[in-house]
Amino acid sequence: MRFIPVTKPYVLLLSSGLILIVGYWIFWLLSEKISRCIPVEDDTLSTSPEYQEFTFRTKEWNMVIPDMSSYNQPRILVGRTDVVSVTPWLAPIVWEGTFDPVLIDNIYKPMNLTIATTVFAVGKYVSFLKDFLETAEKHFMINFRVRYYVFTDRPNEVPSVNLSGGRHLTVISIPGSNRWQEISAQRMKIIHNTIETQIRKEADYIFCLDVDSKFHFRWGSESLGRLVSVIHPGYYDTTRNNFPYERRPASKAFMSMDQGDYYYGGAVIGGLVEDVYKLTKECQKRFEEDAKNSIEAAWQEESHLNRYLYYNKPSKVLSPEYLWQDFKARTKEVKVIRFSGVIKNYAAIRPNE
Ligand SMILES: CC(=O)N[C@H]1[C@@H](OP(=O)(O)OP(=O)(O)OC[C@H]2O[C@@H](n3ccc(=O)[nH]c3=O)[C@H](O)[C@@H]2O)O[C@H](CO)[C@H](O)[C@@H]1O
Ligand SMILES: [Mn+2]
Repeated sequence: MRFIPVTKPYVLLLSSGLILIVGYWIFWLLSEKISRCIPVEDDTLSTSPEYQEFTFRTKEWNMVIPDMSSYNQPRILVGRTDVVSVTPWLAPIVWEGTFDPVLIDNIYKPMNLTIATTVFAVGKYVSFLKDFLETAEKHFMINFRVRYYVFTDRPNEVPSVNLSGGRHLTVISIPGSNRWQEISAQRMKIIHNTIETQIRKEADYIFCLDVDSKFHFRWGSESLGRLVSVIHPGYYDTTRNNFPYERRPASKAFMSMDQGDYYYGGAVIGGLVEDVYKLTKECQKRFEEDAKNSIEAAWQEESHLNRYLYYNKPSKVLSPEYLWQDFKARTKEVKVIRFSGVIKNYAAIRPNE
């Protein structure tokens, strides 16, 4: 019985040591299980476009601190009240007076971005290139790196336009066609292929624009966003049942009378290169499915674009300031016209009309 007082502390020490080891082992097992769950959530998050844009921005922001020295105080109760400047899914609708151009440039400038701009000039449409490029040099993404991609069947007729520093132009030969509908529609496929082979490596954002147009006023970094579309100037005051969507259920661009947010113009598609890649891929796929069934949507790729944007909401919407038409008188809500389609003689310019 004498040894009991000696062995008791020894047993106590041993058992508490054992409890500690078992406890640590259980803790280790649990934390392993928890940490194994995290990458699954991470994966889902990192593939979401919003997350990509966010990390893309913050990564760039960390590199250079933007200049915030002086700009007007943002107001809560003072601003434009004559137009709606946010969609019901909380994407900005960009109108003059809703953004500070100096501030927004100061935010985007340090990111050192390159903006790709695709433009098609097939057949006689090559004659629009000079004005398009010359006015872009005055108003489009000034002080940003811009890479124009001109697609044409007449490379020798591409005008030589003086480009400012940091701006670059590539001419890409494509075949002509004797149907304007086909020329317009095939843009989706060609843009998609060129993003894959080239643009993806050369630019951050992309705008795909109609060539029969001119810039008249600033079109800058306020237009940048993950997925950007423009409200068509002919339909911004119209109810959705009057939008010229494709209405035949047999078409893959079908929209019923009670569907639709806005009517978007096919003359402007923009966003992060990868988001426009997805858009062009999907629209092209659905356009081809229609072709197999001998259907061409009412407004070709524009109809498919409108359907796509109904199911994949744009993260930024440009007001009709960014797509006007020269034959249309300016309305009071349009304070500036930034980009406008020129008046054209359809019979003289299109191969079939
Ligand atoms: C202002 C606007 O939203 N315009 C759209 C509208 O008509 P538009 O009358 O604006 O179509 P359009 O004749 O300008 O054709 C669209 C574009 O295709 C190219 N092109 C066309 C014909 C040709 O012979 N050569 C050539 O290069 C050119 O870049 C032109 O800007 O509906 C079209 C439907 O297909 C497109 O969605 C246009 O973007
Ligand atoms: Mn056009």
